[in-house]
Amino acid sequence: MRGIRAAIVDLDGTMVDTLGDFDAALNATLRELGRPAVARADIERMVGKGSMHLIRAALRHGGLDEAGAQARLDEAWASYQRHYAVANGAHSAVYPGVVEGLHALQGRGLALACVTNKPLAFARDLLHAKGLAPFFAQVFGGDSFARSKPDPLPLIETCRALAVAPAHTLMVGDSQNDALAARAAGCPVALVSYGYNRGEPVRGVDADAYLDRLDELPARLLP
Ligand SMILES: O=C(O)COP(=O)(O)O
Ligand SMILES: [Mg+2]
Repeated sequence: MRGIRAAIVDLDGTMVDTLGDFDAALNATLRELGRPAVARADIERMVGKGSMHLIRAALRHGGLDEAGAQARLDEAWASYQRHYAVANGAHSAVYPGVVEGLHALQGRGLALACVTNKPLAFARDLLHAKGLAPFFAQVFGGDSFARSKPDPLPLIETCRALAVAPAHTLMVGDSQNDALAARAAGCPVALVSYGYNRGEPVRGVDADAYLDRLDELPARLLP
């Protein structure tokens, strides 16, 4: 990968293993609504397209049809917001190699942004709680723009905010959502192998590089 001057880094499944937070908040919500719990392996397949998608998928998984899930959605969303604010960062951990990788990218002079489908307020709180906030010049969430990943809009707007063209801005993510958004925005893309990607192997997704740790990245970037 040549001429990279900035990187956009995904949050859930790329920098922080947040499955424990999702598990705690989602199942507390379902309990409150009197709906069946969802196993962690199933949550892993549902994460990646934002909180609203996760809640709807969990209600459907518990046996509600589309209309039934829709009818409980406002109540579920309010409950989930409350529970997630408590769970956020409490059951999650930064993946090995992330801090080292971000340090190295920063040392090479790359501008860094975090773009996640997580609501912005939760993303900011999590980055602060895990000591990752100082790395990022910009942070955008699933509610920052009119559309979220896999739509290219968040990446295009982030490149604009960083004042670096998409062709020189590397997207680093863990899922097909990140790769599709990057391809459509014209950003090169590297995917980590340890994240969520709907429970499927990430090497089946079209990307420019696959990484087992974020600190492998600097060596893969050519001047
Ligand atoms: O909240 C989600 O759905 C996942 O967010 P991500 O974009 O950081 O992977
Ligand atoms: Mg992710």
